[in-house]
Amino acid sequence: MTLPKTPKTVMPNNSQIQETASQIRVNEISHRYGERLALNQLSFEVRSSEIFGLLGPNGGGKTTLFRLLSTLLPIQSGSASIAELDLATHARQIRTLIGVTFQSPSLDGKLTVQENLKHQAHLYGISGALMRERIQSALQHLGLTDRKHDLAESLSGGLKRRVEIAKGLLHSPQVLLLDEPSTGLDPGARHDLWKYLKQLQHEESVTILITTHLMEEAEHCDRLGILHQGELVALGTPDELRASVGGDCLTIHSDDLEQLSQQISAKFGVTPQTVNHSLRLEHPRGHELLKDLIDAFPELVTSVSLGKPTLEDVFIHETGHQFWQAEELV
Ligand SMILES: Nc1ncnc2c1ncn2[C@@H]1O[C@H](COP(=O)(O)OP(=O)(O)OP(=O)(O)O)[C@@H](O)[C@H]1O
Repeated sequence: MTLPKTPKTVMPNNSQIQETASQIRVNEISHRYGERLALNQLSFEVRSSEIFGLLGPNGGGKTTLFRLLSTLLPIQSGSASIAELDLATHARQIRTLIGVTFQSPSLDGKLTVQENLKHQAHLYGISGALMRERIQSALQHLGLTDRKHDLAESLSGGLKRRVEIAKGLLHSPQVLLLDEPSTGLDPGARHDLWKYLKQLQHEESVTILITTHLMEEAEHCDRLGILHQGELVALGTPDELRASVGGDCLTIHSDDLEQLSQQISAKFGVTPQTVNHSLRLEHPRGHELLKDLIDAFPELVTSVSLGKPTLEDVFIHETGHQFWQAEELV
């Protein structure tokens, strides 16, 4: 029997220990495609009005989890709920509460932007003045007003993405699920999207779950779950996750990594990780160790870089792989 996996959670400080209702609960969810285990006993909660990010390399299992939560895949093992409604028994009700933007395109290219939005509104039973108001608001917030009469097929990838997001917002969902929302958006459009998401969070108390493989996007989230090969390996705010790394990060290059690694272990009692043709060390006083390394092994060390931990470092710390390397492993 395998025990449920518990992600490493950084302890919250006192200001964070408060009663906050959870809008999304995932409890020991596993999912298989035939022999392949895509999700392995995942558990986490997303609090009300929180922006929660699932960060992971491609193939980590984000889309599978997303498809489960958006009621497109049946739950095989474990349980999950949205707004206290069980996904296994209340899928129909849950669909009215959630807005979903998938990675795969869903626009009708032969219809205009506005027509695409109208059809979406009708699917949710929205019409008349309310529909016009919602469409106008979505167009405005996503910078699409000038393009509303253009055919969807004539839009750039980034603009199509924005229309997809607008579709997901028309019925004023309580919970928004966005799968890789920034894919295809230029930096300006990304900035505007995030401004809008924060506005939805603060002014309309919308709970937002996004999946992303972009570190800079993950930085905008209130909390993050790091997903690697179907397992949640860490959970916390971006600051908490970075603080969990334990000091500065040193990346050391050498023509003979193996020998240098052995010598560092013997002399300093620390074992470097070998990551992408370099050695990696975490140390509370990195600047001192950097100097000591160069003094001790002038022939072996070709370069050393020192930095405060980033989310990429958190990923390496937890998995032993760089983010893009993990994508190649899938
Ligand atoms: N329909 C499917 N049949 C078989 N295997 C699948 C299927 N969908 C996903 N997988 C496998 O399950 C694992 C998780 O895939 P998933 O798409 O959930 O990851 P992801 O993190 O969302 O990646 P991406 O961003 O590339 O979609 C991968 O190993 C993938 O190959």
